[in-house]
Amino acid sequence: NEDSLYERIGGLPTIEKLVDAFIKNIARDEQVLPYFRKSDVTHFRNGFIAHFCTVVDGPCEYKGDSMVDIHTGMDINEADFNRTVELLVDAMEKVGISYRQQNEILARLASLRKDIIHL
Ligand code: HEM
Repeated sequence: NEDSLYERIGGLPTIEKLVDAFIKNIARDEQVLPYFRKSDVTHFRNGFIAHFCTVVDGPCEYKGDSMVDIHTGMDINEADFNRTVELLVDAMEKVGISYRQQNEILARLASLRKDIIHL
């Protein structure tokens, strides 16, 4: 699909750069970083890339666990969720995703919020 959000943002190369910038942002953020203390960065990177790819209607298959299963037990609050989204927006900005496309992506991620916070 040539007109998919995936194609419009530049496909997998853009998503890989985006996730790398996102991971760097998390690594520098004292509010969100503690959640990732025990995480395998490579595993997170691969999973987040595949998942994000499906969110933007790309030709990827996310084989990881559901958003609910992954985030259950973390007890993520609104503030930490919002901060994480800010770190993702900053990464989108850094890789040149347009403001309009950012908004499309954020609308899609907003529907996942209930599967991630207060679990
Ligand atoms: C829209 C928001 C979010 C999305 C789309 C999302 C997506 C994902 C995905 C796809 C993975 C799994 C990667 C994999 O193992 O295959 C993951 C893991 C993880 N997420 Fe989220 N996440 C979101 C928000 C958050 C927030 C707000 C936090 C904490 C503040 C968080 C903390 C984590 C942690 C710690 C892991 C790694 C778990 C582990 O070590 O196995 N996530 N997330």
